[in-house]
Amino acid sequence: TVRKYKFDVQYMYGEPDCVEQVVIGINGHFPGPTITAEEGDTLHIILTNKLFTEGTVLHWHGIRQYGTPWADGTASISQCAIAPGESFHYRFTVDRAGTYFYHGHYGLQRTAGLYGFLIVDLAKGKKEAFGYDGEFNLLLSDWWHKTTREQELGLSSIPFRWVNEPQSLLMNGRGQYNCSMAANVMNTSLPQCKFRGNEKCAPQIFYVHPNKTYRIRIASTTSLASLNLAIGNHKLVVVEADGNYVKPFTVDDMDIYSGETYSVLVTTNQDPNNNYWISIGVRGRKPNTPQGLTILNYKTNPATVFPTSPPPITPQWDDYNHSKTFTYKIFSLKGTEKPPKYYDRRLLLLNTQNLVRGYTKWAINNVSLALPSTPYLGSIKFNFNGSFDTKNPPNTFSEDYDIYNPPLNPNANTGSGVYMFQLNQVVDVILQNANVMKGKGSEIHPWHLHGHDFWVLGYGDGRFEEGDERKFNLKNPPLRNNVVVFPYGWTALRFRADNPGVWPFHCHIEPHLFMGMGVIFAEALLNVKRIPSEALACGLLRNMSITKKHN
Ligand SMILES: O=C1O[C@H]([C@@H](O)CO)C(O)=C1O
Repeated sequence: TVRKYKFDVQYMYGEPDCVEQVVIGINGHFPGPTITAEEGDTLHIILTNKLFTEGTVLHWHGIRQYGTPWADGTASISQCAIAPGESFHYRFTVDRAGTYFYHGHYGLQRTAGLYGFLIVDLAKGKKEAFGYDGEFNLLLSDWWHKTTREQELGLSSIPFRWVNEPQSLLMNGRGQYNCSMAANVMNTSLPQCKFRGNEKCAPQIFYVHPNKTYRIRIASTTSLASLNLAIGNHKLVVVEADGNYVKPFTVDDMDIYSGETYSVLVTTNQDPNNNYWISIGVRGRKPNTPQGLTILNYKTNPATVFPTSPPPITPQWDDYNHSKTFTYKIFSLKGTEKPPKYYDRRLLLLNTQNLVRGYTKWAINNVSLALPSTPYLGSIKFNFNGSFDTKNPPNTFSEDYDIYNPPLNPNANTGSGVYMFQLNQVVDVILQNANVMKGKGSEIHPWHLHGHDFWVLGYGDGRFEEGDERKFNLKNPPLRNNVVVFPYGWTALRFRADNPGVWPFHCHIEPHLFMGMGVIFAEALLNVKRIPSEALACGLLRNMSITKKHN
């Protein structure tokens, strides 16, 4: 089936956390409409840019875009940003059931609210690996009162101005600024939030019946925050991650990094005369944002009855052992494709915070990604040398780099070089985390790969050493498109370069990507056929649409 959507991307007034602000919405909605499709469907989304004076694109996060690399929705990579007033047709197949989302992939437009759910159901007649009685969707995000224009400027200024912590955490686009729904049952200096319930910013209540099992589909599109999710008194059974089944495991709470999706099963086996808190709190950075809260309402009660006990306590922000305990429990479900036994090519990617001509940046092996104005997909395919660095970026970093201390020389360069892979090459990437530029400290970075799933082969503390490879999990590593690298740690992943196209691999913290924290992979461009000329009609390729010679 072809499912057609018209998406008008526009600025609108909104009040995500009850404070009126300018948000980016779609067809008058924030968050954008939920797309639901069935495995094997073709989605046809006609995006019209109604932002007045800036370009836009939409990325379909977790959809691999086999055969349609021009529809990945990455500005300067897979396509030209869509000019104001213009429309772009995204046509692609959703080949695998799962929980996905879409979001802006240009500047900080995701931070400004450009996102929504994309749910792909199994084809009719197919059964899930687990049973449930009902399902609901939980889209997690963080929210700033400083406009994204100002955030972009601050990140691009000398002196550098960091975006700082968000004002609010949002669930399905709704949050509580400077107040707590649980003020009367917990120790907090925040005032009690007052909702009549019909406000646009009022928390969305989740209605359940006792003794049923619900599937909660979760996606985190946060700009910055790593989150911990818990439901008072209830266990969470994790069954899906990034569109792949995982070996089910049960937890009291879970960490969710930006870019990740999960399905969890919740059984409503608690006292039906109570309601329960659903809570999210900040992890991995010293929080300055109140817990986000809403209510799980057993329909045996009025929804207006607040839980009588305090909400779950978010683990201490720097309790990384708690995070690791959760992450290390994720394995693939039996029957999931296994990784190839050997790799053809290995990249060791060190992330560092640097200065580039005085500007604060993130760099990978000392190169901070600066996107060219002509999209890579066209410039590589048609050999438009001169629109990006043709010199190969470094495969590794210095043997004697001390990951525990700030760099002796904090200077790095910007670059737009590309890692080129042959079709079906098996690529290993070892992400190596290190100290930030100033003081002592290392931050969490959630990495996201476009166009592929990868197997997460292992994690470790400290510096990756040759022997660590022997500990790789080749038996049941989870298949994902996101993975976290813990402070001062490393993460190893493997994928097959089986998707002709150009694919970014980057930190999903949006300001970090903006500061250059990513790399570009290109695969078998000779096999890319029939790029719609509207995808590439800008920069050095602007005449493409006239000649159309390439098809
Ligand atoms: O990229 C970042 O910059 C700040 C800080 O390191 C410099 O102000 C921060 O916390 C980041 O994650």
